[in-house]
Amino acid sequence: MSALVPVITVDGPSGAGKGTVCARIAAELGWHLLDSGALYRITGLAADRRGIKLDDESSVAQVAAGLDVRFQPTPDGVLTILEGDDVTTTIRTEEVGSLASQVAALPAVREALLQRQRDFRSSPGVVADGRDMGTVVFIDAPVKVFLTASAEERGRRRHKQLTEKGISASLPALIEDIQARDERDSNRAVAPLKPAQDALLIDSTSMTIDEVCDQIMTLVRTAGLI
Ligand SMILES: Nc1ncnc2c1ncn2[C@@H]1O[C@H](COP(=O)(O)OP(=O)(O)OP(=O)(O)O)[C@@H](O)[C@H]1O
Ligand SMILES: Nc1ccn([C@@H]2O[C@H](COP(=O)(O)O)[C@@H](O)[C@H]2O)c(=O)n1
Repeated sequence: MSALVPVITVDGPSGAGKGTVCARIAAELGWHLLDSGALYRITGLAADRRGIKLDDESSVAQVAAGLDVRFQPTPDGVLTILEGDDVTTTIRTEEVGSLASQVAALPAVREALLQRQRDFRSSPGVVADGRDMGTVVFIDAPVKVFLTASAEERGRRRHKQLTEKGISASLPALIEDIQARDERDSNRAVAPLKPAQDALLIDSTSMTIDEVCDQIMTLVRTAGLI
């Protein structure tokens, strides 16, 4: 039955704008939102807090399978509660992003998180943000997008985002970090970052957020989902 529920998948590298665009489209459609990266971030953080080595695949997979996490909606946004602790801000740091990308390369961890992600597919629809939404998790999604941008532009966006939060960061270091994450995400053996064959490629380097959302909404209308 859940296979009949429509899904819009948006995959792509870090900083391409997936999270921003998916949140806007989900709000506009009144659909559910799956931030799959958050699950990998939470797994990396939980394993690290327990002192588990990130190359200990079966132990990290056990953490992923048993995650005690809640997403608590509030008027100011959704809080992420891990084992009773509010980790909303912590999981967004570059450090946790790096932990996430390490645990995401472990096949048993991906397997442990697969059903949890598919469970987000419920009526009236879901907008799914990640790296393998269109290639693995929701292979039958009627609308698939691969959103990208140059590493330099993504670095600049991340730099602006951090500066606005009062966090100082070096732009060259951020770009280097993004390139390292791209490399790891694209070259891992399981569910590497790549466009699904039936995905529309959008390069947002010179596009505004509104332009990207408009293009995806046109696709959604053309597919007859609304
Ligand atoms: N087209 C755009 N033009 C300018 N800034 C953008 C654009 N798209 C996104 N941004 C900004 O870039 C930053 C990163 O965007 P976002 O977090 O949505 O990327 P992401 O692809 O979800 O990254 P990650 O996978 O690391 O979570 C945000 O500050 C966002 O406002
Ligand atoms: N479907 C996904 C989503 C994320 N990852 C990995 O998690 C890291 C963090 O993701 P963000 O989108 O929150 O930045 C990312 O670098 C990937 O390594 C994944 O593998 N699959």
